[in-house]
Amino acid sequence: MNEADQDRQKEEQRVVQVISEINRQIDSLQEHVTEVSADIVGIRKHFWDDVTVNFEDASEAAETYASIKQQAEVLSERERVHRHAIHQLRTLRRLVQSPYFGRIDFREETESVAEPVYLGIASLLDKNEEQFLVYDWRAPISSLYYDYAPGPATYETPSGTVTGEITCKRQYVIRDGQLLHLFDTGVTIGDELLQEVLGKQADSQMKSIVATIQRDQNRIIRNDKSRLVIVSGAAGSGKTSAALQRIAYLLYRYRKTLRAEQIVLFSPNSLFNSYVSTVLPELGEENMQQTTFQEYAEHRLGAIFQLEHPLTQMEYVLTAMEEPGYPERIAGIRMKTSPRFMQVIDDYATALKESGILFRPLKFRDRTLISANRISDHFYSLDPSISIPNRMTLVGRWLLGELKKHERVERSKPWVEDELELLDKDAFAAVYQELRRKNQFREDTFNDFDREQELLAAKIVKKQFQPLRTWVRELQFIDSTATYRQLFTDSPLTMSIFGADERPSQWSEICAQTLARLDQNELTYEDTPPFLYLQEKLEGFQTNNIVRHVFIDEAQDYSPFQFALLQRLFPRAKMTVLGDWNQAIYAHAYESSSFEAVASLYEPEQTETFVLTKSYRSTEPIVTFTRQLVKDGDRIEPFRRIGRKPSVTAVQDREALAEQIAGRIAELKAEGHQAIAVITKTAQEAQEAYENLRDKLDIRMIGTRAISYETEVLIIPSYLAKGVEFDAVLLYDASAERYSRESERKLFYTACTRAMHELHLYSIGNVSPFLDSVSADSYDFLSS
Ligand SMILES: Nc1ncnc2c1ncn2[C@@H]1O[C@H](COP(=O)(O)OP(=O)(O)OP(=O)(O)O)[C@@H](O)[C@H]1O
Repeated sequence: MNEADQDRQKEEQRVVQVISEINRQIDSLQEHVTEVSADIVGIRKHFWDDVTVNFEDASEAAETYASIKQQAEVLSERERVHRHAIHQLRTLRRLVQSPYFGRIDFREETESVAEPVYLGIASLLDKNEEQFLVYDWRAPISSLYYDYAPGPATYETPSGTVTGEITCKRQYVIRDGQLLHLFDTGVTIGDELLQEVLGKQADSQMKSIVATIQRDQNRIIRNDKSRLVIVSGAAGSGKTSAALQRIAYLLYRYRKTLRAEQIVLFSPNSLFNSYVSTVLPELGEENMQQTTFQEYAEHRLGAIFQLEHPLTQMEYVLTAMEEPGYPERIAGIRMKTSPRFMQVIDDYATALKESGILFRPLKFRDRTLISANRISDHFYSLDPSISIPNRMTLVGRWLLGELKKHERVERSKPWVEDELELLDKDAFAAVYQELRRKNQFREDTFNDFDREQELLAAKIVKKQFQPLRTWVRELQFIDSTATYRQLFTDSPLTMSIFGADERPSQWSEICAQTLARLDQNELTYEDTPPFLYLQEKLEGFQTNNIVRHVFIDEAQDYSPFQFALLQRLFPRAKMTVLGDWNQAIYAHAYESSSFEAVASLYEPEQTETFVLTKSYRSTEPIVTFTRQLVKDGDRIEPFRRIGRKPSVTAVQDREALAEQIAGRIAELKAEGHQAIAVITKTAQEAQEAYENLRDKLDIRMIGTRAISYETEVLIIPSYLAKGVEFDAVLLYDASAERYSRESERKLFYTACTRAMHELHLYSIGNVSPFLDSVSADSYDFLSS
């Protein structure tokens, strides 16, 4: 047997040994779980047996309370042990399938021999709990595996830097307890393994990448110094993957203090939420909170406005070119998402310190108790050096005081008497009891009656005033809508803020459109962040101090307002912002190509920026094709994975298109591809494609309300496919008619970069001019 065979045999034996140890631990833990479960059932069943219940006097009652508390503590401790054991059991069951995926032999500077370090998704100790059979991939020593080739290497521990040498670096593929492959590797974590992983079929759920994390990604994952981590990376470069493994890393690194619910991931849409939701559980961690900006906005403003969904705005932008008012709305979107407009709102808020905030009157039974003017006068009589929100709190207190006065006056109003007459006996009896308790009865019956009436009147008025007090406490007296609205009326105040020459040329039409929507209680997607921002400036920023990490994926589509709002909402959190400017599909929004807006919210020394240039998702021919579609695309490096060249097929009409697509899909399925997406530009086109293809294929349409999808043949609008991937992508109609404006280029690019193994473009008539920049040898041109 040669050395390599001997080596493999040893490794195979080790796999068997480790698995047998895991099985032993599973059995023993299982036994423990059974015992603890029995304890818990027993305690619950006999809870009251061991408790002496006696409330005869205070000391007996205290004893009873203490004994109940003790019993409850025993129960909760057992329950905690049970939960922990179940968690461990789950981890062991995952490990038994594939106990480890990597190994490094590391010799510390001060030692003479190298120690093997095996890496897996969780740590495993030997029988005597002395030696690590497997190290968690997130342990400090494990970073060596991701960062170094064999040779000198160092890693950081909480107590300092450890220096030494890696003498061997190896990767394993162990499935169902069987060692399938092992490779010795160099710097990057084995191309072989990566080839294998990336060569697989797409799934409707994202997978963890811990076995093949690349060095650049590892830096992002393990960064724990910066307040703000910015990741700018090409399509398919592993931004989302890095974000999710980073969350798993943080949960491990700060396991004593950080819980999953203290981490929030902002994602582009619900479909994406479901796509990434399995990664952390696969790694044995609980999922972070997932949300979208829209959900947050709904939570804040949903009761006041009908909020436009971002995808509705997107569909409008892409389809309504012929509608009246379209160019003005686009100009409005551009303006309202720009840093300049944020400056306008900041200046407006400064001016509002002196004058201009609009208030709502405090009304009761259709009568104005305190007019909006009086509230305004009171507000503006307060010291202007006090911030607006603090002055609002003072106004609130003043209003509550005023309300009290009105309440007293109100008690003698005729309506109260009417209400008194309607009261039932029980109410009288209750008040009688209360007066007795308070010892307010004297011998004189006549006065007793008066007092009873007074008390009842007070109660009636108090009850009726309760909603007013809530109204005041909720700061509803501030009319944020009217104050925002005022920005779009040519009031002298807003004229002075909004330098006339700086307004877009379509200003008056933008104003008219904005006012019309606001008057219908509708808030467009472009108005939502500035409105929220202004509202917060008036009422004070709402903060969440529990969340410690905020992740924003697809951050290129966030406006400066959104970043500012999120930063203020989570003042104690670190931010990780990930995006790709080539995929800025809200292309009509203010265009930027850097994360300046978010970076400006933090000090430069608190910020670290990472750039990922290698694209892992698609085969080399696909990346070679797609990168030519965008500016600076030559910076995107393909990962060497072979595959078929993309194809472009020009057809005469819709019938021919359906024929071609159906034929291709049948072929792709026969080749074993499962996740196949026909990507359309818009939801409208998706509907049209569905009508065209449904008779020829078993196909499902994914609409804007979809929350999950299966690996099947789908029709999906480009903007919904953002962040997800498919084995094969067929671009439904890549014609010049569909894609020719510069603003559509990024959408086109985003759609094409969803493909892992196969990319096929179809066009009714002339193909999009975007292909002019792509060299003819990067794709096969077919015409039917
Ligand atoms: N180190 C890695 N090992 C294995 N697979 C990887 C690695 N990095 C990325 N991938 C794979 O590449 C694909 C793209 O990754 P991901 O979706 O995280 O990229 P992204 O940068 O967020 O892409 P996009 O911006 O296009 O949505 C996924 O299938 C992911 O599993």
